[in-house]
Amino acid sequence: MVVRNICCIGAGYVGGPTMAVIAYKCPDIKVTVVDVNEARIKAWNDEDISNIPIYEPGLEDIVAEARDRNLFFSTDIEKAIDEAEMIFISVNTPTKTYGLGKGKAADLKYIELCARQIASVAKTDKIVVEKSTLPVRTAEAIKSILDNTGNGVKFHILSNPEFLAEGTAVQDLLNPDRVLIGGETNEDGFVAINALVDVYANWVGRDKILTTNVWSSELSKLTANAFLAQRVSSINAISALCEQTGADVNEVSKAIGMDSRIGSKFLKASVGFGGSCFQKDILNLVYIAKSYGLNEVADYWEQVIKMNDYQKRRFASNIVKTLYNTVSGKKIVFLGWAFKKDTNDTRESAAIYVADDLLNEEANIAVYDPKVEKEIVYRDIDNLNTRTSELNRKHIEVVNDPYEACKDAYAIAVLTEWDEFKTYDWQRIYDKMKKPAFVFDGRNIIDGEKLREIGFVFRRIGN
Ligand SMILES: NC(=O)C1=CN([C@@H]2O[C@H](COP(=O)(O)OP(=O)(O)OC[C@H]3O[C@@H](n4cnc5c(N)ncnc54)[C@H](O)[C@@H]3O)[C@@H](O)[C@H]2O)C=CC1
Ligand SMILES: O=C(O)[C@H]1O[C@H](OP(=O)(O)OP(=O)(O)OC[C@H]2O[C@@H](n3ccc(=O)[nH]c3=O)[C@H](O)[C@@H]2O)[C@H](O)[C@@H](O)[C@@H]1O
Repeated sequence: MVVRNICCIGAGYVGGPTMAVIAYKCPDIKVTVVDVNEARIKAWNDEDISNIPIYEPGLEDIVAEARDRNLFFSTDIEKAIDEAEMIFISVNTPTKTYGLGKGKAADLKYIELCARQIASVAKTDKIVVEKSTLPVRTAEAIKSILDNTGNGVKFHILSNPEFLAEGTAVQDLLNPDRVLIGGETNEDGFVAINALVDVYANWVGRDKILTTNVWSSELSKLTANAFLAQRVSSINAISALCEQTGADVNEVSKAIGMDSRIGSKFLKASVGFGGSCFQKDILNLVYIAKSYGLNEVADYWEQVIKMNDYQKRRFASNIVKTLYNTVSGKKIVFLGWAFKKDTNDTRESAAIYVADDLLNEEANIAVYDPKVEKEIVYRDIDNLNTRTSELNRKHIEVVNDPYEACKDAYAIAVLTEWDEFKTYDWQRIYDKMKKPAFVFDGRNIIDGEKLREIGFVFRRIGN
């Protein structure tokens, strides 16, 4: 079967870039990305390409080339479903905030809505592809909804989890380590799997396209994120020990990373991992393990989250302790709010939690991030519901000029590893600050020796 028309439900961080690359690489396939969020679709269609809603290096060029050629963004979900042979579901699957599994299980209400909408609209056979990250065995639920509420047409469910990382999404999509496709192990299943394999084979080597059964594919996605996050928590645990013993976590990372069995990637100690997925997916894994009575398995993975929470709290409390046990009324500058560099995404960013702890200590915070808008900072901190929105606005200012931000500040905390922070005129910053002037590098990117020579009191993770 040759696919000529694809629809993707969900025009977010995954749906947008993923479909843009498919359209870019497969000019013969019409790709329509739909979303209920009108503002988001409007932004994807903005004539000024720099206004597309997601910042990712290289994405503007890809969208500019494919948009209105074979890539379309629309709010007409029914039409797109009706016309497509293959439908990707790429909607959000956040942690449940209510009811059974609250705080752990994935909330699948958006997935269910999509399945019901596909079932009600479809008049021809469809291949439905799970692109969202889902608990293992979700395909079963989707199939049940489709088969029981549909118009008698055939649905084939595939699992095709996405492994892109934000900030490098375009490169990850153009040159993936692997593409994973899970499907039913019967003749119809193989036809559906091959249809999707052929789409990716337009630019990905077939040796990198891995096909498995649906459950392995679903579980591999949660497992990959759990393993990646576990590495960060492992090195962050060691960073705390380094700070007590005179060992340097950068040296330890390098030393262990050169062991080819361990490998050097994902061993950067930090203020803690953020992003919309690591925590959500591990909590989901923990919930699934518990639901099968595998309590030891659940406890093992839960520790990754606990260590991450500890690392964020530890960073904030180190600031307070170093500033003579009080930050009340003191201005502290946050360099960075995004959860990592090269993205405007702030979901679960460590900066939010560090800010919350410091606000509890009555600090005043000035935030500078090159890509994050003011209202997003306030939304993030308000969402914690720790204090009123008025109080948050009173104690946090969001600024456009990092040098201005540092005027009369007692301390600077580096929360995101934006490259530009390394190139600042630190002497100029020092001259504007209260003395002693403190820098807390939560990302280990600043040249500490240079800063100490200028006169800063410099602290970093794991040293
Ligand atoms: N953000 C990332 O880097 C990665 C995310 N994932 C997974 O991909 C999925 C999507 O994540 P993001 O793109 O980050 O989420 P997102 O929140 O940026 O985008 C999801 C979009 O789906 C739309 N939506 C929700 N329900 C809808 C419905 N019934 N009909 C039409 N549109 C609907 C929302 O309006 C939103 O624009 C999640 O399961 C996530 O775990 C997987 C790999 C990477
Ligand atoms: O499912 C997802 O959403 C995605 O989650 C992660 O991607 P992402 O969260 O975008 O970014 P990462 O590069 O993994 O970084 C996650 C967090 O860990 C932190 N990190 C990463 C690496 C490291 O060595 N140290 C460290 O603190 C980052 O700063 C960031 O806060 C995975 O890397 C992707 O493969 C996956 O598709």
